[in-house]
Amino acid sequence: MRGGTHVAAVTDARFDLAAGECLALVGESGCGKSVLASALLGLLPENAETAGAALLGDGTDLLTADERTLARTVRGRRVGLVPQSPAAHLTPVRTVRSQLEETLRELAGVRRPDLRKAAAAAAERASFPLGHLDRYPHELSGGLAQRAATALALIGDAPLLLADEPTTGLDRELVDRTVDELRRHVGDERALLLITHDLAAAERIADRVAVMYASRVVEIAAADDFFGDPGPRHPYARGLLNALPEREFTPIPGMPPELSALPGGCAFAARCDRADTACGTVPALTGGVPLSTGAGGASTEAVPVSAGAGVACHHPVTAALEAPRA
Ligand SMILES: Nc1ncnc2c1ncn2[C@@H]1O[C@H](COP(=O)(O)OP(=O)(O)OP(=O)(O)O)[C@@H](O)[C@H]1O
Ligand code: NI
Repeated sequence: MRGGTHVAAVTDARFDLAAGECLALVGESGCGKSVLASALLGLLPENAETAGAALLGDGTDLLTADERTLARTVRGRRVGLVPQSPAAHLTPVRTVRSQLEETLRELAGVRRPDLRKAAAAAAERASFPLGHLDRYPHELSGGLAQRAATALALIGDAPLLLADEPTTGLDRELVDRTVDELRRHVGDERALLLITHDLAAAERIADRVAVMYASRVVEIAAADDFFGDPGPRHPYARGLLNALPEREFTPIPGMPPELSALPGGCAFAARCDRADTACGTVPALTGGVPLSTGAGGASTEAVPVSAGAGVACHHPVTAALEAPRA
């Protein structure tokens, strides 16, 4: 797209997300996570091309809905966005209270006499301290700005909450608190898609993990399997985990490819010690178990998809072959 080049930023992403579930989408910088999130919000730039479908529970396709539908019925109401940089997302010249009230008017139809009370309730839902409601965004700490942004995201009671790197720049303790709070809002009626490069945050709150590499989802797994035993099956996902200081602290050799110049075949092959000639073709995501169709979530394909778990690799790691990690 940029400068006339064509970038395939997201390819073959297939997943379901059911109400009550938290799916963490992880992967290195530039692998396409935010482009996927923008697609789900209908916020891709105008020259972007999409194929496939991203279906909400009622059949609304986020990829083909027109801007009017997206603005009136989707953003905020069906998909709530917890932004990457709350400070930048909040309006700098207005207090938190006034921003909450405006959103309550717009999304929840709250009338003027009830606004003050409703704004306080909205703030409390995201643990935003009422004593700070009359502050401007620049007067808030990073953590409080995040809570203000979360309070705004929750107002529409959207069945899908989408959080793109909600913990960037926060210290560990604040990361934990922030994701715990997000998790608190997942329930019978709501699902959470947490986009992050922070594996510890994913481990903390996710039910399932989807790993993206060079524009493709290369593995989807139950979080317990992924972070525990048997561990990830894709060599890249395994490498990501093993690079963590609290694990082996061994980085994956080499660099991810530029998305504008992807190699043919498996994009990870050049960095992979399991690669052979079979890896000259792109491996499909296989090994999935059928998932029931989610009520409030989003799926990125129109066809029935079995992507509850799976791996896109010609030589996935199998628990029987490898010694389990300590
Ligand atoms: N509007 C655009 N025009 C051209 N290329 C783009 C555009 N938006 C994103 N890209 C490219 O798409 C790729 C994926 O970007 P994306 O922002 O989705 O990565 P990400 O996984 O969210 O990374 P990060 O962890 O840094 O947020 C990048 O190579 C980026 O340069
Ligand atoms: Ni991003």
